[in-house]
Amino acid sequence: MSLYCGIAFKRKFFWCYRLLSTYVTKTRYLFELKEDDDACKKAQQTGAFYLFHGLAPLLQTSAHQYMAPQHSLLELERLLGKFGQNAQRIDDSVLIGCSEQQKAWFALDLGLDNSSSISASLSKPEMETELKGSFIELRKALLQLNAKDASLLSTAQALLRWHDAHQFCSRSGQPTKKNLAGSKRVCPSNNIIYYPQVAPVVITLVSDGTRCLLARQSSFPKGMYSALAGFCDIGESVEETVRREVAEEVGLEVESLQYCASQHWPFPNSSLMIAYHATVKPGQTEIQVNLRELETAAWFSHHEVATALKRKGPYTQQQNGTFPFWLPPKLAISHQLIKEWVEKQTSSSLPA
Ligand SMILES: NC(=O)C1=CN([C@@H]2O[C@H](COP(=O)(O)OP(=O)(O)OC[C@H]3O[C@@H](n4cnc5c(N)ncnc54)[C@H](O)[C@@H]3O)[C@@H](O)[C@H]2O)C=CC1
Ligand SMILES: [Mg+2]
Repeated sequence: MSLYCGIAFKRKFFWCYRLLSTYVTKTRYLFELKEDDDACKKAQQTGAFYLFHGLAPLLQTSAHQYMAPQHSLLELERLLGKFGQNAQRIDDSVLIGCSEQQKAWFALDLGLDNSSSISASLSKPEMETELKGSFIELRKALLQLNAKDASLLSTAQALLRWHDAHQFCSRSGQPTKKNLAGSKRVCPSNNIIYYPQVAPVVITLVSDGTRCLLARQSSFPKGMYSALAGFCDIGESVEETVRREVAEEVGLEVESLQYCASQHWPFPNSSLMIAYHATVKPGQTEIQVNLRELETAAWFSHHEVATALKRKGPYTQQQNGTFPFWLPPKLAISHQLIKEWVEKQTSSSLPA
């Protein structure tokens, strides 16, 4: 092999190696399963299924934590058989990811009535006894799940909910048909393709340099405050949404903004939360709360926020009838936004 060929070979080998990294292989595999029903059907044979009932995941308790059990295709077929159901119902499942070893993960809801007659709702108590677990509302269980299960079940619930709500074509009124992976639905009469919807939402932590602005909606748990949030309007950039939401909800004008992070949020529907830090001019900080959107909003000092971040639940009513000031849990992106602000303030107040 000449020197040139040797170098070329090494380069080629390097690029092959790079292309075949676990992450790339995994994403290509998932892409194939979404595009090819036969490949997806094959993946079900060796895959694992997470079960839901009426959009509530099946969970088991272990050491004060919830864990989501997986079932093989064989176990699922046996279970459906025991309840007099056709195994064809498994085709209602949706693909939600795969392991590093390319074991595909699916989610199936046994409690939703599908437009097809094979999918009648199965009795929840009987299923729970058989499966040695409980179907628990995801919102209530989320904080007691590990990060991987929380993310997987959130994706699964969002996808299952979307399929449940989009069984008919909005143009023809005909039933739509899902592909096996559940990444789309097609209307057989006009070939319109429907893809799962995600609503972009901005969440903004406003600061005046020393304090940050937190607000409450009347629907929040008692005592909890969070950053300002709002759905993007059609035609807006996310930066425009930040400026509009801050003006709309608290009557302030944003001077500068900085992107922080993003997060999928499954409640009440699927949102993509896009988080920003924003500043207002120090002299223009008078809040005018829009009471149609918020219950209240106020400025909080670094000390108040840092103390609240350390506070651990449960948040019980105090003797004077009020609830302590507390912040969204770690899992919510608003927590990350607030924590980042506290850390920045702490480091900027340290002597150089
Ligand atoms: N993960 C987190 O840390 C947090 C998440 N959130 C989420 O952010 C979302 C938006 O916050 P809000 O203050 O409620 O938004 P918002 O300030 O835009 O007000 C909600 C109103 O916007 C309208 N709206 C416009 N487009 C909508 C759409 N696609 N879906 C539903 N309503 C739409 C409706 O009239 C609704 O009543 C909420 O769903 C909430 O769950 C809110 C705070 C923290
Ligand atoms: Mg809002």
